[in-house]
Amino acid sequence: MDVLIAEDDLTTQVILQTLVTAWGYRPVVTSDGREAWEVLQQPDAPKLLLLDWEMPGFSGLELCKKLAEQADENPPYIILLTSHAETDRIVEGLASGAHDFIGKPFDKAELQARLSVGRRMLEMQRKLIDAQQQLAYEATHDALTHLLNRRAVLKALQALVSKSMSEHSCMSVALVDIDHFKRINDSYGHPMGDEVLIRVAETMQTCLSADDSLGRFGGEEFLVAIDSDPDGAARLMEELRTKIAEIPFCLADQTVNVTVSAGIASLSGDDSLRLDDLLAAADRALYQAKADGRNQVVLAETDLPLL
Ligand SMILES: Nc1nc2c(ncn2[C@@H]2O[C@H](COP(=O)(O)OP(=O)(O)OP(=O)(O)O)[C@@H](O)[C@H]2O)c(=O)[nH]1
Repeated sequence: MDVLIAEDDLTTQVILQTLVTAWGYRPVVTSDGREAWEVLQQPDAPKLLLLDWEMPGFSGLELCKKLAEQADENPPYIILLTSHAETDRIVEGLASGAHDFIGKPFDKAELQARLSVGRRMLEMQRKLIDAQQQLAYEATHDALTHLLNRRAVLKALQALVSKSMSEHSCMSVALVDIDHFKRINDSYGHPMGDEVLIRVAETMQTCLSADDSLGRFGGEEFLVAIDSDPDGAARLMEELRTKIAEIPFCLADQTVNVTVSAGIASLSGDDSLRLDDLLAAADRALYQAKADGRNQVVLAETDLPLL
């Protein structure tokens, strides 16, 4: 683990550097507060900090305050070093964002122990952040296809509708459904059906741009929020439909031919439309695509009910 040493006294600096190296840390040494601040702005900056209170540039206390203002979700662990370790100073340091304090001249064993506490706290903080990120991912993604789940893709769709209204631009939504998916399950088994869902999701993803959002809307149905007018959305969905129909899905030594049907509804920036109405229009277009023989894209009629 990297340890930032910010210390202007050369002798103390060398002692600290030698000690932390002997204890298995990688020292990053700076001689004033401003240099330390610059190091701390780097993407992989050290998280365990030994800051001298009295330094040119920024003092250790000023650095604590500046770091607290940054409100980093993974903040560094700060140990302040000072030759004036009176209670009111300790209180001021801790109140400014320091986590620990050590008086100079320091006891080596005590410093090593305090660094160990810092390392443990940082490891705990990392685990907590990782767990939070994992939970956030699971709450917004479908476990099978790893696409956005229904709630998350609807949120993305709502955001695109709001953007379209505020910018008076066009947007579209497509509902894409795998044709005769029940037959695939019945003929090849449920695990193969799952594999088809994953492959269709992957293929769809390759056709879309970063401005579009793709999610699993239900069993074998997907929703695409498309930052484009009806013509652009229809071209995109046609490309996607053709790609899926043309690629033979080779799964477990078997070739499965898969096709999809899609229904598209669009919003021109001047419409004032409820999300439910837009989705209902896309669903009607999808129903039409199924009724007309499947493996096709249908654009909804534009006479959508207004608010
Ligand atoms: N393998 C697998 N099957 C699923 C999953 N979710 C839903 N299904 C199946 O998807 C099938 C959907 O069948 P239907 O709604 O009848 O539609 P379809 O057979 O695709 O027919 P059309 O949509 O009319 O072309 C059902 O058999 C569901 O059990 C899943 O996560 N994995």
